[in-house]
Amino acid sequence: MLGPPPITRKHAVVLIAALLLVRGNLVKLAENIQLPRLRAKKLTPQELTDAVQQVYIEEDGLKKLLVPHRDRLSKVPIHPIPATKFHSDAPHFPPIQPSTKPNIDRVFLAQLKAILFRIAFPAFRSKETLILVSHSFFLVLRTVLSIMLDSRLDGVIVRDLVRADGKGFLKGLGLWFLLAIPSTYTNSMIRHLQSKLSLRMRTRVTRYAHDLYLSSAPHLRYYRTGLDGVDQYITADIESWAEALSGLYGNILKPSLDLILFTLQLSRSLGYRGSILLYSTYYLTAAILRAITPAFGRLAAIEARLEGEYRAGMGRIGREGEEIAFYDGGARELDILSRAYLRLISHINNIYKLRIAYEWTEDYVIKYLWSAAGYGLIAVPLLFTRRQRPPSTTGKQQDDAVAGRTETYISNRRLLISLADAGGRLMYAYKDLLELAGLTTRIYALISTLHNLPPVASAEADAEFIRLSKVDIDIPQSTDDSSRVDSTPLVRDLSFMVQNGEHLMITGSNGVGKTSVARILAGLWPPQGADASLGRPHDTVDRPNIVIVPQRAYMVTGSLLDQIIYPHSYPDFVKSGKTIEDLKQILEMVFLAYLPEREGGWTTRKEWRDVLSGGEKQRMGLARVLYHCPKFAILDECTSAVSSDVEGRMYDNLKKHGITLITISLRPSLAKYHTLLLTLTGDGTGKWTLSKVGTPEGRIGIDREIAMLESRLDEKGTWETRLKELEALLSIQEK
Ligand SMILES: Nc1ncnc2c1ncn2[C@@H]1O[C@H](COP(=O)(O)OP(=O)(O)OP(=O)(O)O)[C@@H](O)[C@H]1O
Repeated sequence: MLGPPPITRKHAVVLIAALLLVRGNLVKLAENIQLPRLRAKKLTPQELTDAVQQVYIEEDGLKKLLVPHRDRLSKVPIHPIPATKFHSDAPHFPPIQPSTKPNIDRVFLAQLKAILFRIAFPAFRSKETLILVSHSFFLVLRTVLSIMLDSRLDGVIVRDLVRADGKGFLKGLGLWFLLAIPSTYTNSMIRHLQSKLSLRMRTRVTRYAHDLYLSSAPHLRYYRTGLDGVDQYITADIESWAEALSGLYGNILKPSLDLILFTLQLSRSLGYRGSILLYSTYYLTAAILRAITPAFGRLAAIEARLEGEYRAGMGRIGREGEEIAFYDGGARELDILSRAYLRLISHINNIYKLRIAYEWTEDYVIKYLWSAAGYGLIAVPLLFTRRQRPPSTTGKQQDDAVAGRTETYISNRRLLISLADAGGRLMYAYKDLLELAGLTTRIYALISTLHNLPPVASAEADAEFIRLSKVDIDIPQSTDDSSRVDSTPLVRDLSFMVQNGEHLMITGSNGVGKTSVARILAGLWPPQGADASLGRPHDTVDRPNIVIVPQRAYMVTGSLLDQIIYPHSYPDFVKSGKTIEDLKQILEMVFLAYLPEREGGWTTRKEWRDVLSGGEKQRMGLARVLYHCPKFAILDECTSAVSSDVEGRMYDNLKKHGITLITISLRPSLAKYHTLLLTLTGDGTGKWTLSKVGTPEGRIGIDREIAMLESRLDEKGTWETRLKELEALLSIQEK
């Protein structure tokens, strides 16, 4: 009776191959069906420009970034990491010991565990896990296929050839081609999933680092980390780490699997003696290679640091190009940059040199030691079976025995080659693991430094005024800064109060600590002193309490409109209810009304730092104050490049808007716009005086300016004499 044909292994293989092939097409088909529905509609150029300006929208209670791509727009939802997550993660990132050297040890495992399970794989049920599982599946499949294809089938084909079995040979060849299809597909899937895993881990860690680094007050980690070259850590090191880790998973899992499966296969035909020899070879090789492996982890960490130094040097030149050009400092900068680059490449060269010796030994051991052992091992079954051959055998039986031995030889030889290859890759993986240890230490150092920065003690938002009481102002010391000695604070026991409508001017010579007062008020530096206390008014819905305009004008990436509303974004601007008309009025008040026309509109995007003049940038700073209209504005030398008549009118405008001013300046002529004058003595004792402008004490500053002007007038006679001398000189030369 004819039943359904039994499902053989061959059928199963054909089925797998067919499924794998069709799978790719199914995915494409699904994409094609879904895409027209999911795809965003095409936008006009104007709509795209608006989207760039808009940056993000708030939809379904989520912030969605608008990302233009070609002529369409995709909305990427942003899920900010909640503060509670950072709070619960912090204990997993204790500070790194300065003496820690990257190596494969407990410290490395603890660091890797913290980064992996707190950040890169935060949940068991995540997309990353799915990718990892698929990746592992393909890695196992690859090994299984290579056992079938490379060793078994290879042996069978050669056996049939030796036997002159044409039918068997052709069958074997057909199966070979068939198996090659899933085998090659598996290879490309392994590479694809590895890159995908790397990208996802990079994104997770990068987002985490971004959110932590750019934390707002009271943490302000971006301002306070003190870590050199944070850009290198976040941009390059995280990427290298993710690539190294995802590559390593395949590089360890696959050869390990190969090694186990091939060894099992081989030991089946080798017997116990062969197996012992095989394992002894492994042990010996591992011992030799461990002994000669250089400290690749430490070398990788140093390389990343030097890379960062070179990158920082390059960035500085880009940022401060104009200043360098004024000094014609190209040659000097070239020296600095070349030095950084040379240090980097000489380090990389050293690594290459170390690698020669290492790879030489590795190759020798894996290729030749293993091959020699391999010949010995193959000889075991051959010689053993030969010796056991029964004395009387027919010609046909002899042929079969030769064919059988050839098959065993080919299979074992193949297995040994694959074993050597797997062993070689495992050894490479060991080197990669050391490099990963170096990169892990860097990423861990970044995250743990950010986590371990205590928040700055914030001022009590308790009052309608700004209040400082018994505050010592001193440069904050980092815990590991052993070079600094205890010194007198810049300002000692500072106490003052500025009520709404009073205006304070802070003066004193350079470096005396004027800006540091603003730093304390902004929460950048902690107030020091046993009884120190600080109070500031609270923000209200329509008005922030304090806006500070720093000494160096800062221009944000974006449009002209973005410059005025900074740190607001466009959606904040829309929400505030203000209009372009309001912005025009603000620009008029700071005498910049001509800017939108000159620069080609409100949405023009330029490198504003270079486009605007020094004075224009300072006026833009004041435009920001008028836009936000805070209760208090701290102006740090931010009108030094503005002519004094314009400066006066801008001060009047600020006051008209009900903004209480705290001005930091060296120019006594500004005192007339204020009611209080705080003078920091600057004699090294930390003393200060507070007086009302117009009172005898308050006049001291003005008197000082008058005295300075009078002394210049006294020199008038000397200048006139010199002028006459020069004119006389000229007339002699003309004759
Ligand atoms: N981050 C810092 N690390 C170390 N020292 C600092 C830091 N910031 C400021 N200082 C030092 O603190 C002192 C006071 O600086 P501050 O900027 O307050 O001076 P200033 O009175 O505003 O000076 P200027 O009139 O020149 O602007 C200076 O000696 C400066 O070198």
